[in-house]
Amino acid sequence: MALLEVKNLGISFGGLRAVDQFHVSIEKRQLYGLIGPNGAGKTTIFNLLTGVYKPTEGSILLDGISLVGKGPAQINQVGIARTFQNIRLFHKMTVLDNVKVALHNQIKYSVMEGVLRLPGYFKREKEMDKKALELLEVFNLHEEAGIIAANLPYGKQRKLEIARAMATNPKLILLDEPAAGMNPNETEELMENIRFIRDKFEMTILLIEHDMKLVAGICEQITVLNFGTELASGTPDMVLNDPKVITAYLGE
Ligand SMILES: Nc1ncnc2c1ncn2[C@@H]1O[C@H](COP(=O)(O)OP(=O)(O)OP(=O)(O)O)[C@@H](O)[C@H]1O
Repeated sequence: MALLEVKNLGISFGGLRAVDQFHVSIEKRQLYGLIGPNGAGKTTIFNLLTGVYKPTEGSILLDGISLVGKGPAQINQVGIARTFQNIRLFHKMTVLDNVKVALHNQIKYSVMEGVLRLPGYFKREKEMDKKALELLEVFNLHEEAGIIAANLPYGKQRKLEIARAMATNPKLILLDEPAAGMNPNETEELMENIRFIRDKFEMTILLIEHDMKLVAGICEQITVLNFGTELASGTPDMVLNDPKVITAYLGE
């Protein structure tokens, strides 16, 4: 069984059919790309998968669990984490604390332990520091752990957002244009990071991306969306050479 199984997904906003009869099946450890022209419905699909929007119809199963009707926090608990097109960090907090906030959802201690600062509290805080630093190291951000997030260069803020999403211990991670605004070197490094988290954490990744080099370079499967429906689906080679896809992108 696929990790994510989406069938016949649809949503309308007033008269606009933003997503229609969308299907996708993503296997565990797969790196999957969702591409398409502006306004094709890509972010709307992320919003449907994460419970921001409720679909008008269709089903979403993660590891056999139905997500339709669940809210974003519940869906995060079931195992989906995401990043956003516009970076959403806690800008005034340190890099380390941004990751620790997400880890807090995983590690529990009682109110009394926290308020009274009992030994269990310090032990778990230390464990969290260690885990957060390990995650930051994956993205080569560990040396900036004490810096205020807003002071990081843009490319690093994007990476921090991924590290924070990873800290919620998801089964599936959704990346919305992770390379947006990055220079070619940063994009290259990001590709390595994405491959690394897939391999090291056996992560399943669905990403929206406009950078074709990144998509073709790391995705094993791609779905192209146009006007809310699937235009093509398959390996990068198949899809990017498909005349329908070329026409949709070049508008011929
Ligand atoms: N909350 C909403 N209310 C009304 N219309 C919406 C809403 N969210 C999205 N849409 C519309 O749905 C369509 C798909 O938008 P979406 O943001 O999903 O596209 P996209 O493929 O992510 O585009 P981009 O590449 O520009 O980010 C657009 O026409 C958009 O205006």
